[in-house]
Amino acid sequence: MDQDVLHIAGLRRRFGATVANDDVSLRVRPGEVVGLLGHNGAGKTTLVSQIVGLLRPDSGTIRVDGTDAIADPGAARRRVAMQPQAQAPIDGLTPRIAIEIAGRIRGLSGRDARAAATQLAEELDIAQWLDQRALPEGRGLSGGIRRLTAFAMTVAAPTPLLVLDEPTNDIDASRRRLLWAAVRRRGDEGAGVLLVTHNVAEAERIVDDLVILDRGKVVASGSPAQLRGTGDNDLRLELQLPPGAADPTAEPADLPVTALQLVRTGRRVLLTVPATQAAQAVTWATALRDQGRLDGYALGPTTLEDAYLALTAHVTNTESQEVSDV
Ligand SMILES: Nc1ncnc2c1ncn2[C@@H]1O[C@H](COP(=O)(O)OP(=O)(O)OP(=O)(O)O)[C@@H](O)[C@H]1O
Repeated sequence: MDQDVLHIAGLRRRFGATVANDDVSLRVRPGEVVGLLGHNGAGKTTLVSQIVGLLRPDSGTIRVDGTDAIADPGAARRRVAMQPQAQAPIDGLTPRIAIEIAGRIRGLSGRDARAAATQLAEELDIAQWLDQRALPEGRGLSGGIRRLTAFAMTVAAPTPLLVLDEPTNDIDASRRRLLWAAVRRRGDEGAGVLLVTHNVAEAERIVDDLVILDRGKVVASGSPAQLRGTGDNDLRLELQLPPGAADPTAEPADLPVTALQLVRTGRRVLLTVPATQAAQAVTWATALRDQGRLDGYALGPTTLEDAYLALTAHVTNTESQEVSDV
């Protein structure tokens, strides 16, 4: 525990009748990137707000780099830099000035802060906007460039712990890739990183461990490989249904393959099937497609997204989603 850069144990926080964090425990070691996943309302922002002292827990402990973040939030805040989910208020500033100010606040010399702004602009490919002013109502700089600027402000000076709340929101695919690499690099350089994201598929490639929150509770944690669980023995069959089509998996007992797990999300059905049944799965899905009952299908290795959807599958949003273990 003493080596943990973040150690949370038994954390509870309620808002009236809502238990936003329910006995949450997690740890981040130096050099580790830990992803925090969960649907809207799962309790992620409540958790990170307590780490940086914006909210007080009802009970439990939070230690940041060895300091008690509840008893001494000021000392903890010096050891953690956080990128909040809300856009940083940089209207009137250029990204260069905003990054330099953030670096100076965190103790960099003027020279080091200037060097950090230049280096981060290169790393995140935002050099062409570095001296463009952000204007009110989102003018001047796009949401993606503002978000990358906020990330650069967060990492401008090194801290033992980084907390990033949805850092890839609004960012285009090619710069997202740069951002993920930049996050991983901070871990490789020794920082502990707690990364809140909805982007399961992309986060999987850079995190060491994941913690999945659901309705305030940790429902699973471990490495992506541990959470995928099934190793090389199983495959994922994804069926894409045409609009309004009947679900060909509605009667799991009648399927020509063994569905170890079945998740329906919108017009997608994700089945986990034994690798030994690959040929049957392809034959079945090809026949369904040829009958016009599927738009298409894909058979491949199981992914973390499948495990995540299965663990949190009670949630209903715009897309209906349900899961069955068959
Ligand atoms: N200040 C507050 N007052 C009342 N309820 C709150 C407050 N903040 C959060 N909640 C409730 O606590 C629960 C957890 O919210 P939280 O914002 O932590 O979730 P989240 O996982 O960060 O969601 P999102 O992905 O949408 O940001 C939700 O039910 C939310 O409505």
